[in-house]
Amino acid sequence: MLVKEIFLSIQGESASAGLPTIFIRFSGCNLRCRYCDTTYAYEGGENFTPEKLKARVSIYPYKRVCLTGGEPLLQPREEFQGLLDLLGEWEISIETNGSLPLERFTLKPGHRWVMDIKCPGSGEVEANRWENLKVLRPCDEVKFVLTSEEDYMWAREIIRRHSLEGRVGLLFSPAHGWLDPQNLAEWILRDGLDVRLQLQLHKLIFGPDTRR
Ligand SMILES: C[S@@+](CC[C@H](N)C(=O)[O-])C[C@H]1O[C@@H](n2cnc3c(N)ncnc32)[C@H](O)[C@@H]1O
Ligand SMILES: Nc1nc2[nH]cc(C(=O)O)c2c(=O)[nH]1
Ligand code: SF4
Ligand SMILES: [Mg+2]
Repeated sequence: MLVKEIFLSIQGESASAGLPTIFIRFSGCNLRCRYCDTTYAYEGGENFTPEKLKARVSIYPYKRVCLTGGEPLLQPREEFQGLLDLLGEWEISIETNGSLPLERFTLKPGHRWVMDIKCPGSGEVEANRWENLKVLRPCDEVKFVLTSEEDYMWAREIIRRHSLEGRVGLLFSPAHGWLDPQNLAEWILRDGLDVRLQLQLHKLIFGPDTRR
C-alpha cells in the first residue's frame, strides 16, 4: 500500500474531533475537489505491508487511527481489508470521498466510515456513488463540505430526499477559506436542521497550512 505520511495529532474532523489520533494518509486520489487542502498526497509515497503499518502505528500510546488520504479506498482491497483485520480491536475512522464501493469491506465494531458526499461546488458532484448510502449504519458519518449557500441548499435537499436525518451522523463543514462558518450556523438554525457544524479543529490549533 502506498502511504504518504503517518503522524500523531489531534483529530480535527468528524464526531471524534479533539481526540488524540494516529493518521495514516494514503497516496493518490481519483478526484480533484476545488477546495482540496491535501493536494500533496496526490503523488509519491512509500510502500507498506499491513503488518509493517501495524508495527509503525503501534509505537504510539493510542489505539485510535484515522485512515485518510488522498483516497484510502484506492489501495488494493486485500491489503486494505488486511489492515482493518490486523487492527480489529482499534478504533478506526475511514475518511473516504464516497465515489468508490464501500460494500467490498467488512468493518468490525469500533470501525466506522466518514463518507463525503461531494457538493456541486467541489466540481466532483458527478462522482457521488449513491448506492453507498445503503451500507451506512447509525455509527457512520456523512460529511458535506460546503463552498456556498447553493451547496448548503443542495445538501439540505439530499438529506431530505434520502431521509438521512437520524439514520447516520451528519456533518456540515465549511470549505476552509470559502464559506464563513457564521453564515453556515445561521442557515442551519434558521432551517431547523439537526446536523453537526464542524470546523477543522487542527487548522485552528496548528494554523491553516498545517500538515498535522
Ligand atoms: C483530504 S480528504 C481525504 C479523504 C477523502 N479523499 C475525502 O475527500 O473524504 C479529508 C476530508 O477533508 C475535507 N477537506 C478537504 N479540503 C478541505 C477544505 N479546504 N476545507 C474543509 N474540508 C476540506 C474533505 O472534504 C474530506 O472530508
Ligand atoms: N489533525 C487532523 N485531523 C484530520 N482529520 C481528517 C484529516 C484528513 O486530512 O483527512 C485530518 C488532518 O489532516 N489532520
Ligand atoms: S476526494 Fe479528498 S483527497 Fe481527493 S481531491 Fe477531494 S478532498 Fe482532496
Ligand atoms: Mg486534512
